[in-house]
Amino acid sequence: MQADLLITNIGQLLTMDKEGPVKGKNMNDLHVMEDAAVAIKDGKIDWIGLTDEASSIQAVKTIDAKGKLVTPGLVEPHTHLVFGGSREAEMALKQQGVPYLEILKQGGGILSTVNATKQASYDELLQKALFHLDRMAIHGITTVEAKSGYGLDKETELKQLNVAKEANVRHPLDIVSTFLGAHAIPPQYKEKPEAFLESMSELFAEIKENNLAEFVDIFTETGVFSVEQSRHYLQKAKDYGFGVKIHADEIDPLGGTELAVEMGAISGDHLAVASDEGIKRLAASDTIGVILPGTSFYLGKDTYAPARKMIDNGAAVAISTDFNPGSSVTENLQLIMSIAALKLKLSPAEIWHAVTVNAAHAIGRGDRAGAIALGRNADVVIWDAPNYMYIPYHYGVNHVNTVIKNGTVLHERQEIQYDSIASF
Ligand SMILES: N=CN[C@@H](CCC(=O)O)C(=O)O
Ligand SMILES: [Zn+2]
Repeated sequence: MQADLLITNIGQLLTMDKEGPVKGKNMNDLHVMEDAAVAIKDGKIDWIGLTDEASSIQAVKTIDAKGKLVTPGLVEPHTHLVFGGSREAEMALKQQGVPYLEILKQGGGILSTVNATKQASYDELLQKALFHLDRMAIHGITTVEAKSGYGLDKETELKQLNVAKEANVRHPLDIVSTFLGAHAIPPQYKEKPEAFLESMSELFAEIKENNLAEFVDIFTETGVFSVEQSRHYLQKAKDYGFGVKIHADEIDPLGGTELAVEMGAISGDHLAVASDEGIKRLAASDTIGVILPGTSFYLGKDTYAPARKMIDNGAAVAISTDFNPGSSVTENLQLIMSIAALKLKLSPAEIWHAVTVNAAHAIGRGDRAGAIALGRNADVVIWDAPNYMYIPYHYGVNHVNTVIKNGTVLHERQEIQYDSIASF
């Protein structure tokens, strides 16, 4: 048998090759292969077996994993990838206790990034997005969802979506695009949120025709859009053939979780203050709860999403960085895996489901990403870790040894050059 790339001596291999989304207690049921090997040909997974069985495989390149952990590339199901500027000055306001929604009300927060994004050229936005994608890649992410939402006018929203489309062509990572024109109410529409939603919905036809987004999202929150406004807007999006997502129940419990289920949303995101009724409905539905614990951490909150309760009730849960310039400024999904362990009380097995198979299903990529399976794109990460429990345990650093995207080595950890015997 011939292969382009053969990985041998894998200490633990997580294939995550399950019919997804994986719900409830099945999220804690992890299949771990030991002493495994994986062969890749033409960018696809061609063979999975034991290292002892791999000796007959002729490979162009062989990587000896030396007992390390190997998993599918991480799937990042919720980012605000394309934006101008940064908001470090807001950190002092947050330290003084000014609430996130108050900063927004005063024209800061999302609205300050809107101004910076309007001012940025297409090329500046593209370069910045590619930079953040590089960072995600070196942290083991191989598929990323990217939202617009820092334009809030037709021209700038389209600029963001076009940047995401070009970034998908230029960058090795796969990008799944979401239109979040309904992210905040711009000042000129302050008293007319419905008219603003109407103007954003006028973009649906063009976005569809030019394949600029697969999903439409809305921020359902106090001072932003109500449940009723969100229902109406998302129904229109569905009529145009978009899948829908909701930033739901992040700060105030408005019933956004229930709305996500009612609308048949592919995901309800945040859900930090989801009600018990919302959790029950989520568990009984096909909607995936995309939990963003980095946001609670970064906004200095004591409340974290009831992800434990969601899984105990039978829901499918994914986790994400929510990478954005205001409420969660990190591209490091491994850090979020640690926060999920410490604050959401998820087990390592649940966390791995949440960043692979379930995250892929939350962005409509359950058939392509988030698993190491025969015939699939070979998106694989070799970790400087002896087992799958190690990544959430050793927090705040990058454990990636090697990232393979579509069968090609995209990134390898660089060793510092000195007279070294360092080894994991
Ligand atoms: N909550 C709404 N939107 C983003 C934050 C965006 C920002 O603060 O720039 C979120 O998911 O947290
Ligand atoms: Zn978000």
